[in-house]
Amino acid sequence: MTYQSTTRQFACDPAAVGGASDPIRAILEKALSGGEVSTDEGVALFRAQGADIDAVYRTADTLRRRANGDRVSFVVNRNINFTNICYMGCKFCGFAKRAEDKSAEWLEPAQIVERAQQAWDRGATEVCIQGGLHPKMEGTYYREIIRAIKTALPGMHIHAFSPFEIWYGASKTKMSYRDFLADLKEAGLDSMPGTAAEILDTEVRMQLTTNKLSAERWVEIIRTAHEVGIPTTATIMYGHVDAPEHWAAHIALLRDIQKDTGGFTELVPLSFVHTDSPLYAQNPDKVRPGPTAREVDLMHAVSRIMLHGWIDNIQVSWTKLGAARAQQMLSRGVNDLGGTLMNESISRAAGSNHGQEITARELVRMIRAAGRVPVRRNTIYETREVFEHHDPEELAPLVDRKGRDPLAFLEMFPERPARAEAAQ
Ligand SMILES: C[S@@+](CC[C@H](N)C(=O)[O-])C[C@H]1O[C@@H](n2cnc3c(N)ncnc32)[C@H](O)[C@@H]1O
Ligand SMILES: Nc1c(NC[C@H](O)[C@H](O)[C@H](O)CO)[nH]c(=O)[nH]c1=O
Ligand SMILES: N[C@@H](Cc1ccc(O)cc1)C(=O)O
Ligand code: SF4
Repeated sequence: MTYQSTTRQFACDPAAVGGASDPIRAILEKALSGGEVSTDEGVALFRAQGADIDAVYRTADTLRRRANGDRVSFVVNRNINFTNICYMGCKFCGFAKRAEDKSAEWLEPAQIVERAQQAWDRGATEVCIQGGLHPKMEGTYYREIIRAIKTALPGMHIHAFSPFEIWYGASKTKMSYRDFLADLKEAGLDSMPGTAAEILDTEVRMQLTTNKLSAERWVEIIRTAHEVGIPTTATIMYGHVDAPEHWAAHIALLRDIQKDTGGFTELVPLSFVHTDSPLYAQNPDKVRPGPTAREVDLMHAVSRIMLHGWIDNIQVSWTKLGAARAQQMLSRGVNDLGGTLMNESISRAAGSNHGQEITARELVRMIRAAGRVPVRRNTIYETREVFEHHDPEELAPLVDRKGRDPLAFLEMFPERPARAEAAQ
C-alpha cells in the first residue's frame, strides 16, 4: 500500500545548490537528480555550516515543491489520551502519572465516545488515541475502545495506539502481534501513530527508557501493521542525548521499511520538550534542552531530502514548536501542519505552552500567509477541501457540522494553564 502520490522528478537545480561547498553540493545534486542520500551523506547534511545550510534548505524546498506543489495540508482531529497512568518510566516523559496522583486520569469507553462525539460535531474526521500502559488494564481494552467509537460513529477514522501499546495488548492477551493487529483492524482500527520510536538506536534508548520496547520490536510491529493493512505515521524524537549519526540512521531505516511496505503516511519530527521532563531535570549536564533552532530546521529539511520519493509528507508539530516556528518550517521541506488536536496533553505535560488546540481557521490563515494553498485532508492524505480563494465564506464548512461558529467551541474546551493539569 502506498499513501502518497510520489512525483519523482529528476532534475538538478543550480539555484538550489549554488554557493555550496563541493562535498555538500555533490550530495544535494544527487538528491535532486533522483539519487539516494546515504546515512553518511545524511550525517554530512546535518553537520552543514554557513552557505551549505542554505543550500540544504533550498534543496529541501525544491523537493517539497516537486512532491506536493504549493499545497499544505492539515487534518481536523482530536487527541483522546484515555489514561496517563503508566509505570514504564520513560525518562523523557512528563505525561505519565502514578495511579494515586491527583492528576491521574482514566476514561471509560462512554467518556471516550463522548469526546469522540464532540469532536465529530466540530467536524473532526479523526480521533488520535494513545495512553499510558496502565498496569491493571486488560489487553482487550484497546479493542473495546475501537468498538465503542465505531458503533457510535462509524464514519470516524480511528488513528490509535503506538507500537508500544500494541506490544502491551498483545503481551496481555497472549496473542501474536499479527493476530492482535488483525483483530484490531477487524474491530475498526484505521491507522496507527508511529510514536514510541524515539530514536531507533539501542544505546540511545538505554539512556532514554528502561522498559520500552526495543528498536527491533518497534520495526517488527510497524512492519506487521503495514502487512495486515494498517497504515502508520513515523516519528523521531530528537534533541536530548542523540547526535546526527542517530538521526540519519533512523531516517534511512524508515526509508528501508517504506521500500518494502509503503505503509508510512508521513514523518513527524518531534522535538524533545525538556522543561518538565525527568530526563533533563536529573541530568542537565548530559542532556540537551531540546534541539537548537538550527537542528529543528535541518531535521525537517534533511528528512525531506532523504525520504524524497518514499515518504513525501513531512509534518511539523505545532504543539512542540509553536505556530510561528511551525509556519517557518514550510520553507524547510514541510508540507503538512498536522492536526487541530483539540486536546493536546503530552507536550503540555512536558512543559510546552503552545496550547491544546489550534483551529482549522488559524491553520488556513498560517498556510495562506506563507503563500501556499491550504488543503484539508483526511488521515491518509486524501484531499477533502482545497481553499483556493480568499473568501471567508469558504471556511464555513470547515469545522462545525451543526452550523455553529467553530471558534465558539473554544468555550467548550477553555484553555487552561499548561502545567496545572497534566492530562485532559
Ligand atoms: C506519551 S507516548 C503515548 C503512547 C505510549 N505510552 C508510548 O509511549 O508509546 C507518545 C509519544 O510522545 C512522545 N513524547 C513523550 N514525552 C515527550 C517529550 N518530553 N518531548 C517530546 N516528545 C515526547 C514520545 O515520542 C512518545 O513515544
Ligand atoms: N505532531 C503531533 C501530532 N501529529 C499527528 C497528527 O495530528 C495526525 O494525527 C496525523 O497526521 C494523522 O493524520 N499529534 C499529536 O498528538 N501531537 C503532535 O505533536
Ligand atoms: N502524540 C505524539 C505525537 C504524534 C501522534 C500521532 C502521530 O501519528 C504522530 C505523532 C506526541 O504528542 O508527542
Ligand atoms: S512515553 Fe508512553 S510508555 Fe513511556 S512513560 Fe510516557 S506514557 Fe508511559
